[in-house]
Amino acid sequence: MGRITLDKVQKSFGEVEVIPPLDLEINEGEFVVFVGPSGCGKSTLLRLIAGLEDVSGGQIRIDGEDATMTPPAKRGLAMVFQSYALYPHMSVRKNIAFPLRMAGMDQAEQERRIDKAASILNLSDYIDRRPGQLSGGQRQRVAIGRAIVREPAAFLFDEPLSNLDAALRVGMRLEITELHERLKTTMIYVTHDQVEAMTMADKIVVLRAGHIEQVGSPLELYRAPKNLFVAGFIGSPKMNQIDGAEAAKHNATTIGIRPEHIDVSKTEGMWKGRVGVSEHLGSDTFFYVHDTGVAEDITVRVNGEFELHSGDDVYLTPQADKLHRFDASGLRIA
Ligand SMILES: Nc1ncnc2c1ncn2[C@@H]1O[C@H](COP(=O)(O)OP(=O)(O)OP(=O)(O)O)[C@@H](O)[C@H]1O
Repeated sequence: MGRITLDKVQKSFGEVEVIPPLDLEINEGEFVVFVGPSGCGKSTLLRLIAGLEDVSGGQIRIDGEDATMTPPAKRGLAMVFQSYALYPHMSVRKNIAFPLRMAGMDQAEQERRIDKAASILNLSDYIDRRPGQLSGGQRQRVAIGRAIVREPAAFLFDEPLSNLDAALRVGMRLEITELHERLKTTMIYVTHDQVEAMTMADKIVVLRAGHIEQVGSPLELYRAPKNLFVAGFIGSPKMNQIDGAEAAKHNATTIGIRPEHIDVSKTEGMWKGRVGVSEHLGSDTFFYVHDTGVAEDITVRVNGEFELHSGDDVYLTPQADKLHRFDASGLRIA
């Protein structure tokens, strides 16, 4: 249950094609994350799968069955939005029960499913409260509870955590990952957040202008980005990209080196530069190094104990086995 196949799925709004024909296979039980810049079509793709938008072409199959024209409620999928979409005048219990009541499920089965969802999500203590009496994180759990009770073939999440503050996001991120481990149900998750994508996904789909740039596990994308776009998009801070003579030494048009793969010394190294701004995160520090002669600015990530000050001379040496090479069209050279 929960295998979803997109076969040349295409979407236009009027004259504007936002998703050119696209193929994607989502396997049973997989946690798939859609990432990409704003406006690249992440939400549209999710809404096409949910049936909230009609496709302009192609086919969507759920567990092998053609679901392209199936209405949303009949697809067996449950969507969780960032806005929660809870009914303010109803208790948590009634909110969670809502889809089951709509489906005409018998009372005993409703109760069984609600109690199970409330216990999985630690909502039992709040079950008689109204949404207005809950925190943001608790409201999001109610929204997820409403999805769980439907026992869907797949959960579809559209930036579910973007309304929460940083600490709560981390907590809910873990809860959703645990939920996935427990239920082993297919999950498709749209996010802007690098960390969410890297930590939650079995498989990340990187989109640009409705095209899939690369599909792979978080570490595959990190270690072997297929092109400069993915190289720049996955990883934070961004991979340094260096063109010109320095790249030519490696028989490449562009070389890439991640900030954490550059050795930093006060006395010797390959590129000499001058420290500009630094950002101290405690465990790590990011330094932005100018005047290296190879690129305008090079970002390095070092252990938080390492001390350097703005204006200091510094020597940088990229770790040779961590260099990425790209050709003139931006494609990775093996
Ligand atoms: N109902 C609509 N009518 C016309 N254009 C739309 C409609 N919905 C989305 N679009 C356009 O389709 C493109 C993709 O939008 P979508 O919301 O899927 O992007 P996204 O990647 O989810 O963006 P964000 O990360 O900013 O939420 C955008 O250019 C958007 O303006």
